[in-house]
Amino acid sequence: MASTTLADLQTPSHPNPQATTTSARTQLPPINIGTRSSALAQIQARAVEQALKDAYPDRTFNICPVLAQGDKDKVTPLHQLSQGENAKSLWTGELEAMLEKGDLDIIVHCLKDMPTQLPENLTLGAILEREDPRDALIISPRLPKDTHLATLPPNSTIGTSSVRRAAQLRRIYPTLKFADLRGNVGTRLGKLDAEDSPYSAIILAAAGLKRMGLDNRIAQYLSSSNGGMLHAVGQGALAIEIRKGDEVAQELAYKIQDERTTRACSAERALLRALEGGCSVPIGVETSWRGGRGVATGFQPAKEYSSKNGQPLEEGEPDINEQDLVMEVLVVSVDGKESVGYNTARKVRSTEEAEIMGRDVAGILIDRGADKILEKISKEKMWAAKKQLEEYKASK
Ligand SMILES: NCc1[nH]cc(CCC(=O)O)c1CC(=O)O
Repeated sequence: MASTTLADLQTPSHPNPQATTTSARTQLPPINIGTRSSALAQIQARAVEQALKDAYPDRTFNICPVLAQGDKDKVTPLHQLSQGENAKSLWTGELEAMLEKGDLDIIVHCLKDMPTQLPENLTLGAILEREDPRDALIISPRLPKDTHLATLPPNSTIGTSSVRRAAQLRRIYPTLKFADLRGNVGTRLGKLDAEDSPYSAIILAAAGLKRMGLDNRIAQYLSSSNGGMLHAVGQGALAIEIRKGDEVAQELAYKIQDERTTRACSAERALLRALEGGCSVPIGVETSWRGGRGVATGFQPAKEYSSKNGQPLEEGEPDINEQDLVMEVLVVSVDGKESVGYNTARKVRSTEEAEIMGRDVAGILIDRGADKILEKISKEKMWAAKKQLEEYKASK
């Protein structure tokens, strides 16, 4: 981790004319990179720092890990932590306050964890090349290594706190049971592996496991064609949040953004924004790029579809503007019994066109009855929240 101390900054530039790069470096103030403090978050922040260093060798960077409210308090019901007048997001609130004050210059987030509406004076500076966006099944060490969803013993308990993951799995594997599982990646794996663990398996994002070098634990990659599981909006992509109007930070961020991921995730987020009305929605998506000089469909390992700003296309790489953005969406009721899905593809020649595509898809899903599923879920959520709140008050 690189850090610039005050002493470095105060060192007078070297009289030796050959030391110009050093003196240029010390004259630019360091860029403070905010991140949550979990192991995964810090790995992600270091990857972004490295990309920025490669793009701007004359700049220095500081990584500033910050403990988020959601990381501190693991007891209070989640919905209650985010309650209140100016409810700041559980995972991003502290970091955003520091960014607004100027204590940070950029924040590295998992795009998946970012609300679709950001604070007024902050903005998404860039979305970076997507890692594998799929969910992954991790099996208990007590079960045979080749166990997958279809061969789990009936009535097995899956650890996940995600309504999206549970609802989609109930739809196809109605005998599975689900139990809450919170904590960062290491904690969740620890709870699965514990001697007295209630879980037969858990679901985690493949991206996080891959970044931590834990993908050897993955028993099955889940997708629409494998287990009928579509991932969360923005899953697998990192994002950089900056202050609106901060031209230095915007330039830094733009330099490392990935255009395909940006357009695909912008479509996904516009879809979610149009459907959510303030509460989280159990919606699964899959997006990919198709056509334009014969590129495969489906998830493409990042290298095969990378195209960074300002860099020429690699040989054989299709022009993004000649490709179709393919989008598959599924909204499922909590019990898995009702669902509305839609698949489509179109050319999107800008982020704005991608957002229009996302909103159009939301409209079609609503026409097909997704609104009824979502209304029911938001009612059930309110009842559950009320019940939890009463229990919480009674326990005090
Ligand atoms: N909800 C927490 C979270 N936010 C992002 C990731 C994974 C990494 C990513 O999607 O980029 C995870 C862990 C998980 O869902 O397993």
